[in-house]
Amino acid sequence: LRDKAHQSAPRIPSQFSQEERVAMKEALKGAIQIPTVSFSPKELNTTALAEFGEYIRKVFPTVFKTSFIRHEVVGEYSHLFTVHGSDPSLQPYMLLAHIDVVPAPDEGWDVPPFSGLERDGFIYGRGTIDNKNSLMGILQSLELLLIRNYIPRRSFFIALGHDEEVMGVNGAQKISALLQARGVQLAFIVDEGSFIFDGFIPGLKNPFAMVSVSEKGLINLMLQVNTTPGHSSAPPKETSIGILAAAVNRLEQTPMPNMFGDGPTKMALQELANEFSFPTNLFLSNMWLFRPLVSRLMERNFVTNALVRTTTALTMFNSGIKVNVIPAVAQAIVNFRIHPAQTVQEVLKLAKDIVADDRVQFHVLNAFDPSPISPSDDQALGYQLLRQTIQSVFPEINIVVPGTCVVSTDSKHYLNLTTGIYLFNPLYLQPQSFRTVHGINERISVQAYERQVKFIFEFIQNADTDPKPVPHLHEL
Ligand SMILES: CCCCCCCC/C=C\CCCCCCCC(=O)N[C@@H](CCCCN)C(=O)O
Ligand SMILES: [Zn+2]
Ligand SMILES: [Zn+2]
Repeated sequence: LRDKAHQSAPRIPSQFSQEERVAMKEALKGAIQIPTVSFSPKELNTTALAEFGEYIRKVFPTVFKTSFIRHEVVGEYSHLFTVHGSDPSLQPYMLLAHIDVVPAPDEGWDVPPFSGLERDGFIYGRGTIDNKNSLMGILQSLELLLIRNYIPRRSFFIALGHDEEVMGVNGAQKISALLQARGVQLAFIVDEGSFIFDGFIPGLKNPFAMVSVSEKGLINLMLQVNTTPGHSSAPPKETSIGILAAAVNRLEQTPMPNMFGDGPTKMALQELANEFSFPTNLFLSNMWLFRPLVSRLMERNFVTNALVRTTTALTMFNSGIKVNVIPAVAQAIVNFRIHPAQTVQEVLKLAKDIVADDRVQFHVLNAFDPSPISPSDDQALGYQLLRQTIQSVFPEINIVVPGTCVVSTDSKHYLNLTTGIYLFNPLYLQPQSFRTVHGINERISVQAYERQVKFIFEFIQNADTDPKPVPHLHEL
């Protein structure tokens, strides 16, 4: 890629009029106002999902009427756009985003979560970071490009899933099957899942962009204990609740092994070494000697801890029907996020050994192995295009590193179509904003959203050319 001449298609500048800037933020607010909430795989707000389909037709009319764009509805509420490029020799790529959001009860919010209200330069609401910003940003950028008579050279797909928050079985999984049946193979995919991280790593002075090249796996495991029910006035020595509580306590108190090794996290830390002061910079630059120490340091902070091991989170616990009845059944859900160096089967075996009690039944509700590590070398088209676009749109960011995504995304359903899956949302994320995702007062600044649109607008054009060679850290 480095040595090829860059094809120089006329470049459309990423500058937007005042009128366009107002229209783009109003379009995002309108999207937030449609409560496309997923409660469970069988409980989706289908009225809102249908309304959302109408909404995007209304606000992005050029996308829907352009002759070289094919639009299809898949699985009733998901959307697939095929944007035909002029050069069929270039392998297509795909941009992903999701329509659905997690529930948001009104309590605690400064403004109602589905109001899309603007306060002090921020648009508030469920989905402003996860993930209507990406969805609206992709369609908005394409609309603006088309209005400027853009014709892509490289074909691309846009896949908008409607049930990502509840596993993506009817959305992403069906789109993936459809594309596979058509024989589509993709150069790469870009989805949500990673950011420009700011303030997450103690001792790191500057923000850095992390493009995740692997996604942790997951297991939702139900533990169940059945005992004989009875009167609480003469209780047995152990109850279903007591047995289960002890089991989940053992899981919580026994962390899965630290798997810090040679993967993307080590590469990222080495590239970040010079951003730390002494002695951390020394430890990170000499991993051959200090790896055991670095792996222990990573465990100290709950975010960096999530990067070095399979995490164990107790998320649900149910039992009991009345104050004076010993319950027959107790159930708990444990949510594991599997480190890329482990598998579902290995984690289940470890969990069984930790619980070490045959009275506790294991039921796997759903599970995914971690995704394979996508390439991030000089020849990795998707990674290098992201890197190039980050350096253009966020020139203040000096470092782009490959990483591991600790959350689960729809991209896991597309492993059959590509070996290059890259997770990056072109936004700054601070720990306080991370807490708003699935939490309260989720919000995006108008300026950040405009930058997101600019990023995608440039990215789509960059994908028509060979990426510019990017200097490595030591060359900067
Ligand atoms: C070195 C810095 C590392 C920083 C790590 C910070 C962690 C924050 C990373 C991303 C947070 C924002 C994530 C936005 C996307 C969220 C995707 C999501 O919610 N996925 C769900 C899917 C559920 C699937 C069905 N159960 C999830 O993971 O639970
Ligand atoms: Zn999401
Ligand atoms: Zn989410």
